[in-house]
Amino acid sequence: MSVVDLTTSQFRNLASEKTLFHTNLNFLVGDNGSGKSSFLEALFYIAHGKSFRTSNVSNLIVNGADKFVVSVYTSNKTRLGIEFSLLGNNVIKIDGVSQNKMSELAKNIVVQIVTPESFKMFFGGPKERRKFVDLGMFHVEHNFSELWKVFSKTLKQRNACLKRKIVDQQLAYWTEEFCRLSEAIASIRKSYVDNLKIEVNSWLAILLPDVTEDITVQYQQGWNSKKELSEVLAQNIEKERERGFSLFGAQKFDIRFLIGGVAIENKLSRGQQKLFLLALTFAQTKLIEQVNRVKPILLIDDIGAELDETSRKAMSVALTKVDCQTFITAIELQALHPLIPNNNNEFKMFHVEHGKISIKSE
Ligand SMILES: Nc1ncnc2c1ncn2[C@@H]1O[C@H](COP(=O)(O)OP(=O)(O)OP(=O)(O)O)[C@@H](O)[C@H]1O
Repeated sequence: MSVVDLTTSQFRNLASEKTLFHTNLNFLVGDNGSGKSSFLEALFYIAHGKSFRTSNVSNLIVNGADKFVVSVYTSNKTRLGIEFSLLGNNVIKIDGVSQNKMSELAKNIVVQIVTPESFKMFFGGPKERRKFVDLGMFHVEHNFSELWKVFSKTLKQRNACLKRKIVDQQLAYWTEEFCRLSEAIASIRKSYVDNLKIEVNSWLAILLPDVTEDITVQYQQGWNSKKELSEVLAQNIEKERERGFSLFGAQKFDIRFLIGGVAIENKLSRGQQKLFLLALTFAQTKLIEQVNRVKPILLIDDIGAELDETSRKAMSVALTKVDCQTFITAIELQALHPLIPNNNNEFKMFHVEHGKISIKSE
């Protein structure tokens, strides 16, 4: 699946014009502040209903206006659109028909992004890693989103009981449900991470061929894996009542990346970490593609940051193999060498200036 065209209105600094994209490879080159990331932001927004940079979506509305619109036409001959207004709601449309849920749009378009800030995945708390895995889970394990919805409600109920600080039948009921759902989620997450682990190694062979030490993805399910969750909760009930929320369970999962047994962030250079992140993203793209009728679209912001020419060469091999629509931004053309194919039909090169996107002529 690819995006044939994108139209935005009152979205950050972007001009309200229709842009026609290449089905495979699109490069966007422009100075700082020209609007490259805003284009990626618009594509990300239509697939996720949120920004990859700000939790306050109102910031995406052009200064002085009260709403924005983003619309794409896909190679599956479907028009997808979102209008967001200052009133705080999304009006979601598929082929002009209003939809109640963002998840309806997400069935038609899958977008993954790598930015210079994606390093948070290694350095930061578990939030980014959880988001990454659950994006894959949503698209690969089709019963996951329903399970997750029921689990989230159960977690809320259990937390409300813990906040009341009373050990009663209600808490016992929600704890039993919570354990059952946590175990079910942990088990499908584990099998997803196992598959990710296998897939990522084939991408690492292309992107980090010189790293010979064993690289593993370690799955932490959210409680001691040698024990039943019910046992862990029984042992920690006083602590949980004191804190007023659930301290263990499927909501607390994490994944860690180790190289030769050492955390990746302590061993690999920043450039190598970026390549590792790309390997993970390509691996997830392939897993999503295997089960989903919608092929993921890849957004890669500021490719030049930290990647030397050899790394970019490895990346260009990986891009050919991943074979999905890709948008890559750079401040200078030079940073895209040697990613640009020799054949002009295999890509589109855009110049971005003051929010306007045009085909780069030279
Ligand atoms: N709500 C808004 N209304 C109008 N302009 C905005 C809004 N939000 C941000 N901008 C401006 O849009 C411009 C484009 O920002 P964007 O992040 O897309 O640039 P960029 O080309 O990716 O730059 P860089 O290479 O520095 O990352 C910036 O000058 C920014 O100040």
